[in-house]
Amino acid sequence: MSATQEDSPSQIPVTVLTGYLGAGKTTLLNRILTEHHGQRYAVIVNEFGEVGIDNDLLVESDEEIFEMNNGCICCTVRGDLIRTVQNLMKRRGAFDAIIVETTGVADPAPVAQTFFMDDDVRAAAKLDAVVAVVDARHVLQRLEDTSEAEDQIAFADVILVNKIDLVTDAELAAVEARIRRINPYAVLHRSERSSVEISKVLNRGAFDLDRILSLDPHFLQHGHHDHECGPDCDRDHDHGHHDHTHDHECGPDCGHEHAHHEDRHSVKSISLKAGDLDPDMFFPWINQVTQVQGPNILRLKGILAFKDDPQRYVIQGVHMIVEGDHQRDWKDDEARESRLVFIGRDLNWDVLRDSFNACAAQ
Ligand SMILES: Nc1nc2c(ncn2[C@@H]2O[C@H](COP(=O)(O)OP(=O)(O)OP(=O)(O)O)[C@@H](O)[C@H]2O)c(=O)[nH]1
Repeated sequence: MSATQEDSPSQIPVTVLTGYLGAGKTTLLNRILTEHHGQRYAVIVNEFGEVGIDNDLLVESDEEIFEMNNGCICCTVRGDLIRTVQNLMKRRGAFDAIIVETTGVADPAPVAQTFFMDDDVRAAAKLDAVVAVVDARHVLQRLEDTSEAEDQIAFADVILVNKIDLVTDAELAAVEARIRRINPYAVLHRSERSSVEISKVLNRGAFDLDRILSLDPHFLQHGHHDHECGPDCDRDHDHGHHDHTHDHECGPDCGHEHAHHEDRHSVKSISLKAGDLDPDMFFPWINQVTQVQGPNILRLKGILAFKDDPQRYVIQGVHMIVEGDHQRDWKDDEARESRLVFIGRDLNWDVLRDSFNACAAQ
């Protein structure tokens, strides 16, 4: 069966925000949430990694944030996405638009497809645009070693070529030429710290179903992007990021495009937790870890409590580039807990965990 999206002025525009791990999606979202644009957004955030950190990295704002952390939005939590959108629809008038931030390893196609395939959602919401944030410094490397980065670019209507401060003009030209080869149709904007006029990314009316159908002729077929696999399905069902097996119901003719997910299976996340940390132990440790294991660290992020420090410290990194800063005071009703997530390949988890624990304040 196929379906098309009817145009109706009452449909709420939905922006799907995509982009590989650490590209600058949350930075963009924070801009949207802090800028005075007169619009009210409902934001749906899906993150990769067990310890919810992304929500803590979002600025405090009046907008409503819905976290979806029980799996990857493009695989296991599409039902949650439909339910969340349906619940939002019951409160129409409370907001003007919806933004869905996907995990850095999500395939945007099934997320976008949700807005066409579910009848209730389709009647109430309209996909406005798929916006991809691209890390100009690391994207060429990502295009070599993952399939997701390419899917995200191919699928986008608007592409933010971000982190231009970290590349030379020649490197930037090479990145843009590569993006253009993958997707000649998207509107490209350059940005530093995802700084772009909000009107260039939201309310674009840019989603082009015809173009998506030419990329993916089965886009509007039910189940095409669902992972209901059969006994012959040779897909590795360990998603890695949760270290558990998902409950897929596979059919004998499982013929889904598993290539979208190959990369994800080799990408794992580790979540570390501790109480107060000793900064004199932690900083040399994290410097050493990122210098030695940086090539394999796709992303790190953490909220840290340092001994005798009244403020929360946020640390973030992509490969060897790490930055950190105080965020705000710990609240009285908040447990002082340090949480750190690494997402990467071939990381020695036991060593990481033990050496992190050794940074605990005495
Ligand atoms: N130098 C530089 N750093 C940037 C820029 N944009 C974002 N960053 C930093 O890159 C890191 C990742 O940014 P985020 O906005 O959290 O990236 P993300 O895409 O939301 O990351 P995930 O949700 O983990 O996939 C943070 O430390 C940002 O401060 C930029 O233009 N230049």
